[in-house]
Amino acid sequence: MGIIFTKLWRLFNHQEHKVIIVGLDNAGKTTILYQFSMNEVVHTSPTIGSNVEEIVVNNTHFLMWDIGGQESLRSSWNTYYTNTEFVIVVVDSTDRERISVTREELYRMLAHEDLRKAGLLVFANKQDVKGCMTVAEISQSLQLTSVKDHQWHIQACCALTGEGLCQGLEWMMSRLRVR
Ligand SMILES: Nc1nc2c(ncn2[C@@H]2O[C@H](COP(=O)(O)OP(=O)(O)OP(=O)(O)O)[C@@H](O)[C@H]2O)c(=O)[nH]1
Ligand SMILES: [Mg+2]
Repeated sequence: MGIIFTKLWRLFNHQEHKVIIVGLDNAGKTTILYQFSMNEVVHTSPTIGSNVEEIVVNNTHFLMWDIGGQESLRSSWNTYYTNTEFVIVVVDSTDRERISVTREELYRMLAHEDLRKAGLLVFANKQDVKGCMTVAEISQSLQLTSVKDHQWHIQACCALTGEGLCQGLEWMMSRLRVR
C-alpha cells in the first residue's frame, strides 16, 4: 500500500521532499513518524524494513521514510539514500552506552555520495526521562561541530508528547526557504 501510494504521489506532485528517519533500534523513530502523520502515540514494535508517510506542512510535502534500526538492518539503510533531502537521526537520549555507535553510523552516512546535499536534523528524543543526556552532551558526543559539509541542527524532543517535533520540522522548512 505504501509503495503504491508513493508511486502515485510522485506521478502527480513534484514538490515532495524526501526525508529518511534513521537511528539505532528503540530510539523512537516510528513513534516520531506517527506523531507527525497522526498526531498521536501509536503502539510500536521493532520495525523490520520501513514505514512511509506523507506529511504536509503549510503546503510543503514531505515523504518520510522510517527505517528499522536494528543492527542487522543498518547495512541496508543506504538503499534508501537516493534523492534524500533530509536525514533525521533519532537518538535515544537515555542510551549513553550506544551514543558512540550512533556516531559511527552518522559519519558513515554523511560520507555517502547520495547524501552529499542532504541536511541533517538530529532529534535528541526521550527528553522526558530523568537523567537523560542533554542536547549539549549529545552534540558533543556526536562531534556535530565538526560537520562542515552538511547543514545540521539538533533538537530536543519527546515523541510521546510531541514536544520539540514541530521545531524540527520548522528547521527543515527554513532550509528549504533559503535554497
Ligand atoms: N519515555 C519515552 N519513550 C519513548 C519516546 N519515544 C519513543 N519511546 C518508546 O521507545 C520505544 C521504541 O520506540 P519506537 O518508535 O518503536 O523505536 P524505533 O526507533 O522505531 O525502533 P526500531 O523500529 O527497532 O528501529 C517504544 O516503547 C516507545 O514508546 C519518548 O520520547 N520518551
Ligand atoms: Mg521503528
